[in-house]
Amino acid sequence: MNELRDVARWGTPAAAVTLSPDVRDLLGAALGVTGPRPAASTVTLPAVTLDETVLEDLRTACPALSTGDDGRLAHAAGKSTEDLLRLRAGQAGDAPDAVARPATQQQVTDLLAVCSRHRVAVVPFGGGTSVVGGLAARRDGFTGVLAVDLAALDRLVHLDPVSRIATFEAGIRAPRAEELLAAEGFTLGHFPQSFEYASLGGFAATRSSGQASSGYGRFDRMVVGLRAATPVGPLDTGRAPESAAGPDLRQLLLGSEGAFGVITEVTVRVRPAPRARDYTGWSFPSFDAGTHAVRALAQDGPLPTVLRLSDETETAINAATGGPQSGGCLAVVGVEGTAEEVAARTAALEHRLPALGGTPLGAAPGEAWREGRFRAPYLRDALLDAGAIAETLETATFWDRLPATYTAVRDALTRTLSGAGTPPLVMCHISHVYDSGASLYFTVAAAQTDDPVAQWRAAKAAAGDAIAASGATITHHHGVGRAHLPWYTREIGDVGVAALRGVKNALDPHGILNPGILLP
Ligand SMILES: Cc1cc2nc3c(=O)[nH]c(=O)nc-3n(C[C@H](O)[C@H](O)[C@H](O)COP(=O)(O)OP(=O)(O)OC[C@H]3O[C@@H](n4cnc5c(N)ncnc54)[C@H](O)[C@@H]3O)c2cc1C
Repeated sequence: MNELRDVARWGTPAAAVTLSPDVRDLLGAALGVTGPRPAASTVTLPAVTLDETVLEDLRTACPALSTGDDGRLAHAAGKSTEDLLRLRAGQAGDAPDAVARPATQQQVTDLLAVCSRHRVAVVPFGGGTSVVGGLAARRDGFTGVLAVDLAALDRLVHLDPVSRIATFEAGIRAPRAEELLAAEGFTLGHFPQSFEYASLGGFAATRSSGQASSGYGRFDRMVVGLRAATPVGPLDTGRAPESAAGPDLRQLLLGSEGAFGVITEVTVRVRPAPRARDYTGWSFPSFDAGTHAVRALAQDGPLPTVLRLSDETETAINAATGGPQSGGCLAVVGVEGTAEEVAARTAALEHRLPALGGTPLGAAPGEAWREGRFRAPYLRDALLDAGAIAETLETATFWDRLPATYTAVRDALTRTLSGAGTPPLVMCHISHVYDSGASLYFTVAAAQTDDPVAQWRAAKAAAGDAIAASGATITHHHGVGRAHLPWYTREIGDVGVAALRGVKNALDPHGILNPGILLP
């Protein structure tokens, strides 16, 4: 029996937030939330299925091996709302049988050899922040499941200030990587909302995109080289920034979600740490008008480092819970760099944005967003505690389809959750923009039914269908995991699945790596 307190939430209990009276009132008035639902306080883990011979072989490969309940529970799930709800209900059926914490890349290789020999499924575990069921490997056909937690592979291997590239071991958490780079005057500039816990290997394995993607790019564009351990040997990719030497094999590992190999090293390009910043808020009369403006910046510039546009509902909820009072739609525009760069780009934005329909709101909304930018997952815990469902989903599409996708997903979520007797609040923002399109990031809140997991699954499936029908991608940055698999396989088609299957068979002939994730 295990304490659930720590695993079924984000961060440590000490960092938990309490809901303000404004938010509590809103939950009751807008969503009909009536109060907390009972949560289990303990969970019983499934029995370990690996026998002593296998465990002994695993221990020889990697002495830091544990079958203890606490370790297994801590690796039983990621951090999607569904994961948290199931853990809160005392369900940890996906817990691995054992957890290995390799201290060297050789130990990872040795573990894969043992697992291939004994048919043990392997789940590479970075920061454990997956929101798509990426850590819940299929068990059937395997003697058991081993989580390979890469946290001890956390060194900065090499920093090349001339080329501005840095090689890290893949298990390093993002804050530690930034700390090591800051000491040398550099930054990676990758700040997803999961920044506090996620690892660089996880970012690469899921093609993550951070909040400052307009300025620094998405993570897969930062990667210049990757090293992975596969069951058939090491795969080293990236010996120059760009190359015409055949297809780019880095792309086989980026987004591979642990199904093709365990990424053990990541080489990324780094930038000089910004010395100045300017974050401001802007108001647009409508989401349409704001979308037109952010498209204009993405296509013709000037592009800030951070660019986010909330729709009317997100803006209103933000205002109702203490955010800036701006009718219409709030945009956050952040610029970072040297003092001269910031001054020049800010001046250019101040010139362009009013011409695009924007009204300046000053620094307060921009700074408030910056200070609170990692707070949402703590708030989600408090909402779950209070009896609400709160979850996010995302997609991306071309500019011309964006309005239709936006409407279709909102409608699907609203229809499904209202049909379950729990009319939701559906909010959306644009926070990753490109020349040709952008992502849409939806946040959904509703009262929990008696079966909140089934309730959310139905809503998420309806949203997935709407995304697919509108021609958008099932995920812009969360990845595929188990949760998006049916839509992903339809998105890439039979030939795409066969191509990935061919890669899988070549790199992982026994199929031990993350079975059921990325590929059916
Ligand atoms: C509150 C919250 C906010 C989030 N915000 C963002 C966001 O802003 N942007 C964004 O992109 N994502 C976001 N995510 C999703 C998640 O944080 C990212 O997918 C992240 O990249 C996962 O990193 P991780 O180290 O936690 O990986 P894990 O969750 O440990 O693993 C994710 C997947 O990658 C595999 N994997 C992990 N490490 C390796 C490795 N070294 N080699 C091979 N496979 C590996 C795992 O097996 C799993 O399938 C958010 C998640 C949460 C919970």
